Amino acid sequence: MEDVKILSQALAYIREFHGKTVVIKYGGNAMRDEEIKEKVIRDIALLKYVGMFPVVVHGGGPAINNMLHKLGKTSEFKRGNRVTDRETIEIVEMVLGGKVNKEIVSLLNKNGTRAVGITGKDSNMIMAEKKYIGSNEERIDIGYVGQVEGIDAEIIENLLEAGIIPVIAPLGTDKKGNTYNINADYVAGEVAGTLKAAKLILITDTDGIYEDIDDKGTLIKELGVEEAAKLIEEGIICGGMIPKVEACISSLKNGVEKVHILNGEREHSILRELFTESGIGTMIVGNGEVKNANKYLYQT
Ligand SMILES: Nc1ncnc2c1ncn2[C@@H]1O[C@H](COP(=O)(O)OP(=O)(O)O)[C@@H](O)[C@H]1O
Ligand SMILES: CC(=O)N[C@@H](CCC(=O)OP(=O)(O)O)C(=O)O
Repeated sequence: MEDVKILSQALAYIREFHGKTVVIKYGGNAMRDEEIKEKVIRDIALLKYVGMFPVVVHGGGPAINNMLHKLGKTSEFKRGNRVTDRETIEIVEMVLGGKVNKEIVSLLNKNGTRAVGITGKDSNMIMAEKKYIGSNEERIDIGYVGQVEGIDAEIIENLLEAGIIPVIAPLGTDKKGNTYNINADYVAGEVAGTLKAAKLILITDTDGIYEDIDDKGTLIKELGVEEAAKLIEEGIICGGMIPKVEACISSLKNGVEKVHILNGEREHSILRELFTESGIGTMIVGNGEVKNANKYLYQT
């Protein structure tokens, strides 16, 4: 009986989301285990089977680190962005646009969907400009790191119309043809905002936003954009979570309905979030829409 209850719950959500676009940012931290990767991809394929339009934007920070390590190089991060010199941008492009992108494409295709891998450079999809950290007077140069200037969504829309899942590597270009490394969270946020996606889902290796990252006791279930920005200012949200939350905020401002931060290591986290009443992870919504801001201790 329990199974039937869950199924009937799911059917109501499937109807609600039928024909809707959902952007899934698949982060490198939740890609390190092959079994987990297979499961995450299978769930994304299932979204396609039930009539949604998934768009995948992937990261691959750990895979870049591995390749840098093999080549005897290291890199540091500033405010969640990899400082990217000339040699590093070549490695980033090779790893993200090649290995990581094609692995995801193969897995999706193996699971019965048709996926096509592209980078933001293809068809000038992601136009970028050089990003600096800090204010004008004290700005820090972090090399070939870009910030999104604009997204031309035509290629994505063409692929979606053809029944194909676009798999996007977070690289951008400018009018001169330079290549920029862009944190995948920002790319996902911009793509979701441009497509006016019903949902943006960020898959990572943590259950959502914790009140205290060192203690990992209490997870924030739901919060609004202003509160989220305040948590960054207060340092409660730090490191790799900063680009995620900034991307969530900008996508909501651009018309995305809801964003979710989920742990890819939890079994069927995407399906549980989309198709069950309980939901998991942290949801960020536009101001005035917070309904259930209860914090909770994560239940396994
Ligand atoms: N308040 C917070 N709650 C949860 N995670 C946080 C928080 N502040 C910082 N983090 C860090 O953000 C990390 C996720 O970002 P990141 O490592 O860039 O992942 P990904 O590769 O999935 O993009 C978490 O593993 C955690 O260490
Ligand atoms: C500028 C910048 O930091 N770019 C990222 C791009 C990959 C990424 O975002 O990967 P995750 O989602 O796995 O963190 C990087 O070089 O690591």
